[in-house]
Amino acid sequence: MKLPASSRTALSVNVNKVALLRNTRHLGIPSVTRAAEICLQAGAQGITIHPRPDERHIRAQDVHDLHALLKAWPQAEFNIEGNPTQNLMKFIRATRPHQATFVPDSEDQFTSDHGWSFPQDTERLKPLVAECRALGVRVSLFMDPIPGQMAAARAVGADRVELYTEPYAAAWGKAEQEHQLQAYASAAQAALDAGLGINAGHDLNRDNLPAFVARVPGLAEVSIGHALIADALELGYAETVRAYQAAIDAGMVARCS
Ligand SMILES: CC(=O)[C@@H](O)[C@H](O)COP(=O)(O)O
Ligand SMILES: NCC(=O)COP(=O)(O)O
Repeated sequence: MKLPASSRTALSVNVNKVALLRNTRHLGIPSVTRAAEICLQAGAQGITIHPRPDERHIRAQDVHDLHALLKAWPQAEFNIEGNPTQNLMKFIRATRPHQATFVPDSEDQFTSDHGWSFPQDTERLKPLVAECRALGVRVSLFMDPIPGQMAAARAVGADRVELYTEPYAAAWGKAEQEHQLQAYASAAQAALDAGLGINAGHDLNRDNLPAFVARVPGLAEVSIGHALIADALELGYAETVRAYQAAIDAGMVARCS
């Protein structure tokens, strides 16, 4: 059963790992913009990137090339992730994406593995959130699924939170899965009650996606990269995007049943 786009959790494809492979030679392939274009043509609702300060994968030029590409896709969203106290804000000011996702990563972090903490992070985030919103850029804060943190996330001015989903992904298929789903559902409800929208991401894949979409209320967007690009090495970008959209739809149907 295919659901109307308006009611469906949006899929934003993170193309970090296409850039990672590209960077291993000086040949410009695989193309990051071509990957994004095929994913959009296949029905993805957005593109996400995380231009880390060391440019291990997404480079500054990729940010501008994807910004240019997305001008031809007015229905699609551009989501740029990063630490606003490091290099993120220059990209936000230059491209004014639909969404900025603030992630509290250190410069040498292996990958993202935790969210913001309040009240410790309140004062330094407030002006940065305000600047993004003044530029017309929605702000999403990368957060652990802690209900008690959601009101404070709203208080710094965020529009949404992105729930860090690695703990759920690690528990999927195990006895701990149900406990994790309950934790994420509670955190999402607390965020909704605080007036926040709900995004989610990290280690989501087409196997663990349906149960998460079915159980987490108000899920507006999932941003998925590592597993999706790994699947695309086998299936191709277009078939993979369709498979992930089908996984989202399966979760939405389960939620409604
Ligand atoms: C914020 C998050 O969970 C991921 O989007 C993150 O950007 C992954 O970064 P790497 O692709 O560098 O592991
Ligand atoms: N915000 C999560 C994201 O963009 C991709 O995370 P992952 O699927 O690469 O773990």
